[in-house]
Amino acid sequence: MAVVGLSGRLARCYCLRAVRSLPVCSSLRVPALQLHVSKTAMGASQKDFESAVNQVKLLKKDPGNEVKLKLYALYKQATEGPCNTPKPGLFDLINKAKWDAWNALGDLPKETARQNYVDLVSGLRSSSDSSSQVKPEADKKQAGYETLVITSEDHITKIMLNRPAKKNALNTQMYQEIMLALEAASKDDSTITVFTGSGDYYSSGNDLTNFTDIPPGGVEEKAKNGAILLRDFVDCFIDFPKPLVAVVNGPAVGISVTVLGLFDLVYASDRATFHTPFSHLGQTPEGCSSYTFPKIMGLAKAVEMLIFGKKLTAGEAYAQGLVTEVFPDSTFEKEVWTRLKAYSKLPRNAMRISKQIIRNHEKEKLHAINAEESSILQERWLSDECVNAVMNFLSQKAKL
Ligand SMILES: CCCCCCCCCC/C=C/CC(=O)SCCNC(=O)CCNC(=O)[C@H](O)C(C)(C)COP(=O)(O)OP(=O)(O)OC[C@H]1O[C@@H](n2cnc3c(N)ncnc32)[C@H](O)[C@@H]1OP(=O)(O)O
Repeated sequence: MAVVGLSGRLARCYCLRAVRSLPVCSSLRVPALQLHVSKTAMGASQKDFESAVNQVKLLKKDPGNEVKLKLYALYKQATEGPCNTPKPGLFDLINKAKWDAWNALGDLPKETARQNYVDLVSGLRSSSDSSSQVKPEADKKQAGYETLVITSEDHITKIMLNRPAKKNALNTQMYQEIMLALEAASKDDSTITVFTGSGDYYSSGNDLTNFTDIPPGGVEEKAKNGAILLRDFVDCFIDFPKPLVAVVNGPAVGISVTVLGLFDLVYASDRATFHTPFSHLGQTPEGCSSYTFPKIMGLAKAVEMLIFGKKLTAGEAYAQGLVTEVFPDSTFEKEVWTRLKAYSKLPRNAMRISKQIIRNHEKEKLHAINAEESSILQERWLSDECVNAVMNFLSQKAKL
């Protein structure tokens, strides 16, 4: 690969467009955990649990004795298992209340107790945060994001890509914000998480101006950082613990299509299209699509999309298993949200654990595939083929 000879031209191309304690009453205080066990297949990890134990100490509002007893009981069950101490005497009121609460959990498995503890703390945190912020009830939009609009309602966290004037192309800020949003959604009290786009597009994929703005380390450093960003971004989808839904409101291109293979439901308007023009751009598949697409639609159809860049209609994507269901555009939003609101009322833990059972077998493999795809792209981005394609788009000579 003629990296050295290319550098000057790459730099020119890439610069074509400048971018841009529980105040728990002491008798109920929960001791700090010393254990360090790795993530289990079921429910919250030990790390999530330890973090929840710490968060309890930081609650701004006293949650009341009933909740404190629940926390105590779940903590004991999660760390020691079923109640194993003699029942305190009748007049030892506090210790008897604690014992009763623990004993009432019976044979509840440790993992479930740990998960319930984490969920309870997460609920306490959000209600304590929202009451201390005194936000108007109608204002459900989360602050702090510039490229996304995030709302939480009806146990659904909705992440809306919000650069409609750029067809929701993913610039580096949007990649970063999506990672933060997924991290937050994985811990909030929603049952499902939904992605959608604002305006007429779902997303036009990677923002090609990401190829501009070369750092002092040159294009090689740019490509290296791009590969790290891509790998981290896709890893967040591989690891996302709750049901993840795509509401594909319009055309989808590139990486916004490939990661759909990592979603649990894909609902599409009949106006949506699915396009992965990697060869046209001198690039190669990402988002684990080199593995998920052949698995979902069979090798022949995956090759048509990923190598030859065949654009699928929503109906074709449905026939090939990439899309769960297609809705007429005129009733799309209404039908989809009615469906999702009903799903969001299903028990949170059951859905989360089912997802883990379904997806866990492949996680390690997907991480390895993601790493490989990202490292191949790191080289591709320095190739003549890719540079010319990006240059053509940026100089407005070519569109898809
Ligand atoms: C060294 C590299 C480091 C990079 C780090 C990246 C890390 C992750 C990379 C992951 C890789 C992913 C691969 C992909 O996603 S491949 C797909 C890339 N997408 C495209 O090629 C789409 C390009 N866009 C188009 O062809 C057309 O815009 C369109 C989507 C067909 C729509 O055409 P239409 O005529 O309807 O609309 P406009 O072209 O007028 O668009 C309106 C404005 O939006 C801007 N736009 C649209 N899409 C993109 C895009 N992907 N990147 C940048 N800008 C985009 C378009 O330029 C218009 O802007 P303007 O109004 O200012 O002119």
